[in-house]
Amino acid sequence: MTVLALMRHGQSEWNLQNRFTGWWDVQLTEKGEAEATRAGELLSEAGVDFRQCFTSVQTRAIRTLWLALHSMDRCWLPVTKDFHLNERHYGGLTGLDKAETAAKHGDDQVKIWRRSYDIPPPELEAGSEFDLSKDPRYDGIDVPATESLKLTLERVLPYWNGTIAPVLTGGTNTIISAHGNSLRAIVKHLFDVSEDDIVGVEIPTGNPLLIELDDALKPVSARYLDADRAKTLPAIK
Ligand SMILES: O=C(O)[C@H](O)COP(=O)(O)O
Repeated sequence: MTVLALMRHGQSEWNLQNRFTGWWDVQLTEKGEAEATRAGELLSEAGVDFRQCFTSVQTRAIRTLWLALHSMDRCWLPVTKDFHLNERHYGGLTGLDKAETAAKHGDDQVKIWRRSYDIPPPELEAGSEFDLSKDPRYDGIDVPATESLKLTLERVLPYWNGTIAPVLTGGTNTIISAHGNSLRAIVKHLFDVSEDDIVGVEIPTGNPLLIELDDALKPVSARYLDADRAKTLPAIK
């Protein structure tokens, strides 16, 4: 049995301000830092011998991992950073206030943009202040103009299959520090969640989801380590 911990970053500045973030790089709040430190304590208490970590190239996920590893006294663990684990790109919604956007376009439309499987938000306009195509961390990478969850999964899955799955299959207990929607994509794949049911799956900040995987990388158990802040998990098939 191999153990995988999926950890969404702690609260970010734009989570607090209720703004669409996506690929935009924002910092953790003090509360987010505390969540990350607590996540590390919970991972330690779980008593799992973690040996490998993966994260995105976004500061909030990287720092969450650093803070968690620090409180686990495991700063020495290898960490691989890759843009395939980035948050889904929120396109033209990036930077907008979620409540103001709902007031303007209606709750139903915003829910479709946020949670539908295959309807992406409007594209980010060329020359937008949130255009990241010149950011050095994305040298040689085709930065998307928007992403649905489906497109996010199509980005994450080759990385999962090519890089993460072989590590897990080799029996290495692994932590992935990433984002609400890149983790929803992984959960959809691992738990074989339908396109309809993934709409209702939410991932809380800074609350590690501990999953035991069999040799075929099918979940045999799953639980949030902070039970008081747990969200409903998809059924194990
Ligand atoms: O990118 C964002 O705004 C958040 O990380 C996730 O937002 P959501 O819950 O609106 O998809």
